[in-house]
Amino acid sequence: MSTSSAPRINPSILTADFANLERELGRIATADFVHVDVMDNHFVPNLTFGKTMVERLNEVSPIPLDVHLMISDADHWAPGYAEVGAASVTFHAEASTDPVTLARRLRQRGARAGIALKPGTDVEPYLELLPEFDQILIMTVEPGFGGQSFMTDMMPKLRRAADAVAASGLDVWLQVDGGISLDTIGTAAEAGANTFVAGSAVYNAGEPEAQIAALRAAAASSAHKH
Ligand SMILES: O=C(CO)[C@@H](O)[C@H](O)COP(=O)(O)O
Ligand SMILES: [Fe+2]
Repeated sequence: MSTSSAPRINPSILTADFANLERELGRIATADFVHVDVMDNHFVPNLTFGKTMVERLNEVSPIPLDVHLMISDADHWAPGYAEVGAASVTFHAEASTDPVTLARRLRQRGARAGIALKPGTDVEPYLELLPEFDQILIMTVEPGFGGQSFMTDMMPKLRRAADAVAASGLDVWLQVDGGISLDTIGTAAEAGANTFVAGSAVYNAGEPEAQIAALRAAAASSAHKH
């Protein structure tokens, strides 16, 4: 398998110790990106970090930031996260009135542009927009909280997106987020995901870096079956 197609593991700091985030980032230094869940208590019923926090996390993180915005009015707020240095900014389709213009504004600011879909949102309307995006995030839980159960019924949607990406020849990453563990990562990899967010599976493990390596190996062995 080539390096470019190696599965990416992005631990979510939602399950980390919020009082010791710099230390918690140091525990996942072998991961590909750190996944930062921004929640506004409006788009989802939970509140986490804002832009100032993301800027500071970026300064101390050994790996790049993969920001997942679970906020309303993404058109207004998302570009600011690219401006403070997030390597990747993913906004929710349900929170944007003009996803293409927003994705272009993110890219202009030097970030990878991602679009996220809640479990109830159809992927079909977004497949013709693939050239505008660097990543599609198929949520495998309802956004808002860590530690929920993986929704296997999202796999047909993931497969549909994977087929469209393959047909396009574009290098659009397919990310899954929610309930990813050693028990579920193979199912998602087989359905075509190549970028995996794991919060509780990594941070509740005794040795996060060993868990990252095990998740990466499990995804790689199942990806061959796709
Ligand atoms: O975006 C979210 C939740 O809305 C996630 O990024 C969670 O943080 C994933 O946590 P686990 O399901 O892996 O515990
Ligand atoms: Fe997330």
